[in-house]
Amino acid sequence: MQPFVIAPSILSADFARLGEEVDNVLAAGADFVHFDVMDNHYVPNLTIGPMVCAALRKYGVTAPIDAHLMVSPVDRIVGDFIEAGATYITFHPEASLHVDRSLQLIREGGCKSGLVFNPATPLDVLEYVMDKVDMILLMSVNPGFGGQKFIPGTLDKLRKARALIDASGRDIRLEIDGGVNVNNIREIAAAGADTFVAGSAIFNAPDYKEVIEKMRAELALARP
Ligand SMILES: O=C(CO)[C@H](O)[C@H](O)COP(=O)(O)O
Ligand SMILES: [Fe+2]
Repeated sequence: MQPFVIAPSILSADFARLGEEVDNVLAAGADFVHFDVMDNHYVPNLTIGPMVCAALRKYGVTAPIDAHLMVSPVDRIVGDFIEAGATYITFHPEASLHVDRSLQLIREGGCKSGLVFNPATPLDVLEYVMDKVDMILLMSVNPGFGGQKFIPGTLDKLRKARALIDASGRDIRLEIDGGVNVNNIREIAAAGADTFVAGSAIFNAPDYKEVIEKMRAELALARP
């Protein structure tokens, strides 16, 4: 299993001070920057795009940027995120007409690729593209908004995804996104996740370092 990674979702950051917020959360011990891209079409909300990703790189952010695309269509924006300096580019299979091609585009651009599964979306498609994904992201809320409650049924789905990854013998990250906090992160890790997105739990806290340290302490208990 891969080392644990904490990926704060900047969806809950103060957008007016985004560079500073990203600096602060990385200084507080975060590993990745989770970058939620919403198009008011695939999901009922509108956020940030490749220009903001490029601006963060220009500002000096060197940490991996984990671009979670909640957009449809997918392919036409993938190239822009490659250019903008994204590290991971993940998308929802139902948002792409040609899932295999979208995954190829991401890897051909030198980025790591991933598929995102909504709470009620089955994992079936993975059977055909396991060799083309670097990350599997399970949504533990319905996509579109931060600050929602973790859907408990996701724990079983995590166990299924973990079994698929282990059986494949491949180096694939298993990421969880939605409603992750200090109180549930240990259970989520025990179910097989190794990469944890947390937006409101980190950015709504007065001390980012304290929350991230508490999360790491819980993770250490999940995998002693
Ligand atoms: O993809 C997302 C929503 O679609 C966000 O990454 C997610 O909701 C994180 O926010 P929180 O930790 O507050 O649930
Ligand atoms: Fe996300």
